[in-house]
Amino acid sequence: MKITLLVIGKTDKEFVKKGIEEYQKRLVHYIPFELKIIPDLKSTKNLSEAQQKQKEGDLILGKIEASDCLILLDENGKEYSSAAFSNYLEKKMISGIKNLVFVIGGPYGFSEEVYKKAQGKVSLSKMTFSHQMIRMIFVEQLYRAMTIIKGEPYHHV
Ligand SMILES: C[S@@+](CC[C@H](N)C(=O)[O-])C[C@H]1O[C@@H](n2cnc3c(N)ncnc32)[C@H](O)[C@@H]1O
Repeated sequence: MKITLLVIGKTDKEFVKKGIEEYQKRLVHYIPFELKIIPDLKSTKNLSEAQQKQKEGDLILGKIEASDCLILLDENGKEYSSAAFSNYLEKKMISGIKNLVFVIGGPYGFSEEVYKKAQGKVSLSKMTFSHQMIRMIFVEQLYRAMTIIKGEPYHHV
């Protein structure tokens, strides 16, 4: 199984970029992983919040293949401990899914169409993170989950 993390707009904060690179480098030792960026619309067009959300939603759905398992990162989704999340990932890995796609919404979240198409929603806490910060936090959690699956000490030290 491959994991894709789909995000809106490039990572513009240098410290976030560095953090993602660090954990992405570690993660790919365990599982194929790709960070896919959908170009940011705001810089090119003067869109209202609703229009931006709608257009970003269309772009997100345009990147999803019929066989993909689409999971949204959403503060109203299901919360997991890191151990429970590793269990969730392991189940996906043995279920025959080829591409597990996690999506981080833009600054205004997801359109209704994206919510309708998604097969699940994962929350990383009840707090709201910026669409930039959450990338780094989530890649670390993916790495943590893989070390738990492999029985390695990272989670316990
Ligand atoms: C600034 S937030 C958008 C907040 C927006 N008000 C909403 O309704 O979703 C940008 C994106 O970061 C992700 N995000 C932020 N906080 C999160 C959390 N606690 N758990 C999971 N994802 C989160 C979501 O993908 C969200 O679409």
